[in-house]
Amino acid sequence: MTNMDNESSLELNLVSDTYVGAPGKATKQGRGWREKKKRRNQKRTYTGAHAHTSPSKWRKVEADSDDEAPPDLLQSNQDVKSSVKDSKTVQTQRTSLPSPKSKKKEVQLSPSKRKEAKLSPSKPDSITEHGGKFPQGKGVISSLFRYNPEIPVVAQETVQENKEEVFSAEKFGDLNLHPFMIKNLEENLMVTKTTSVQKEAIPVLLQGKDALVKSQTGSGKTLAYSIPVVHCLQAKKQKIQRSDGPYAIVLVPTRELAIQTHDVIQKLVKPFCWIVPGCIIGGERRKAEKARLRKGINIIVATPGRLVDHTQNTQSLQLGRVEWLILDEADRLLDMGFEKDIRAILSGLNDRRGSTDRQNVLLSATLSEGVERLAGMSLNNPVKITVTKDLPSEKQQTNSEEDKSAEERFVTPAELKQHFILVPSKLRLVTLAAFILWKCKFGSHEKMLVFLSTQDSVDFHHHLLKNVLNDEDDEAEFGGHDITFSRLHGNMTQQERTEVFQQFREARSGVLLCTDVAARGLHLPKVSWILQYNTPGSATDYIHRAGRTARIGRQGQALLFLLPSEVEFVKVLATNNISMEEMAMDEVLKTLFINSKDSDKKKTPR
Ligand SMILES: Nc1ncnc2c1ncn2[C@@H]1O[C@H](COP(=O)(O)OP(=O)(O)OP(=O)(O)O)[C@@H](O)[C@H]1O
Repeated sequence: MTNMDNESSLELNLVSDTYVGAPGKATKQGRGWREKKKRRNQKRTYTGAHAHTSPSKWRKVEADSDDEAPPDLLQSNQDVKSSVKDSKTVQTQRTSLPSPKSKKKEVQLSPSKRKEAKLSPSKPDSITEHGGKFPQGKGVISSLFRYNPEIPVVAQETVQENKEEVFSAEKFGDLNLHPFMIKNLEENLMVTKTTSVQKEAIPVLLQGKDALVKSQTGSGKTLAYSIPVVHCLQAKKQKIQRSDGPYAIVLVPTRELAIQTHDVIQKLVKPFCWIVPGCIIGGERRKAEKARLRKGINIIVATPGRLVDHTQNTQSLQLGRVEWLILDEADRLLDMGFEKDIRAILSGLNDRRGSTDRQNVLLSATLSEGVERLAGMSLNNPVKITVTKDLPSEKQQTNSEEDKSAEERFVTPAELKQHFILVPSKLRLVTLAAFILWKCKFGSHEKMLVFLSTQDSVDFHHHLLKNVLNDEDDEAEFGGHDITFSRLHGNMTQQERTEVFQQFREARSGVLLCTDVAARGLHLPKVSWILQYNTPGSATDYIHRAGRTARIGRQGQALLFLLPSEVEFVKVLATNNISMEEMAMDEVLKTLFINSKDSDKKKTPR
């Protein structure tokens, strides 16, 4: 199911990814459907719509699909393409009437058929609003727009949101750090003012205490622990040697986060070039990692599984000097089943040095029950650090039970605008396509992350959207520019993953389709939209996904796709203090009726 190299596999993926339950239905309906489809294709040929715009590759998909896929699926696949095209055709009518050629297209959407389409039960004329005149006549309406379930009206509740101030008034210069550290922060990392969590955490860690740190996504937690680590290591009376091996271990749940964290630490040690950081992650060649460990790494940034592997099989890795253990994205480390590996690392460290002779830090934007357990296992009398706005400051560093509620609160960045959209399953794909066209092709060229539930789904949507939305013929006719689509999931080679991650990090625009492998910790600058095409498993997952935008005080927006049957999830989020506005599906679909060459942006919903 992961092989997406040819078009027939595209069909195959459609079958299993989109409508898992369909095959049975297909067998029953099989022949009747083929007949119907034949008639439908004939109709389309008469209208001339596809003859005008369908590229040959799409026709091939249609042809393949006749033999392979169940009816609903084929229709869905075909309809995405045809609805995008039909809608563009509508635009052509507006701009080129009354040429004979366009007259042929005019029969695409007759008013009577449009009524049937029920694109919006409340606004039956919404197509006309954007499509211009539609002369009377025969027409074919994509069945996508017919017989969809009513979209429930969602009563908007008032939600008491928790907010954290991102920045504090304090500067790094006020924190008693080495002058070279401050200069480096200002000149190379371009940071002067501390964030609230940095202001709280850095002094605590410089005092040698353990800490449990919770603060919102994109609030600078990486520097909050890595500055004290580097500061303490550079301050050692006896200058540390590379050959000493690790003094600090940072454990993170994903390889991309390890690479990103390693990059930050590498910048931090620039003035202290005798301190050597290194990245140990799965997917890299073990031999090369062994060689680097043999040479010596003072700050190891690692994923737990691979580090355990080296502790057992790489003799040169000695843990006797480890003074720091950092568990970043602690709850995710547990979710991903790393508890056993973390226990193994902890017991390895305790055997060599005892548990009190080491500073331990646990960090996350959300803390779960499991994290409490992990904290009990790894932290000694920790200071709990939260920076939620409405807490009195004296309560922000405490070990008391009262503070528990503060730790458990969900906080989203103040600059994050959150939306949900209710879309029936038949219209999900076309709505996604319309949204991407709107934001990335015809509107401003935004940078967007789309979260999907499985690796196969990422592959499928990547293949489909890349081909359908970047059609050269369409671009010549309707304008717009190529959208760069990339994909990221755990079943890609490490080399591919790293390349995609680095490229997307640098990119100014584009769409990254990904699984939750990109949900935690990653800082991808300039991302302005986060789409969640499938409901996240929990409010926690929602927060981390949405937190890939609106970072460090910047603006960002998140959109959650929900089926009408999933509308209760809005309430679940509301009970977790997450407030969202509804975005109307019609508003997104209208994008398909706007021709970029008109640059009629006023009509594009904002
Ligand atoms: N004091 C600061 N001033 C300006 N930018 C900062 C500051 N501290 C960190 N940053 C930048 O903010 C971005 C986000 O930081 P970071 O990735 O550490 O956030 P985080 O809190 O770990 O987020 P998440 O919970 O999603 O992992 C980084 O690009 C970092 O360089």
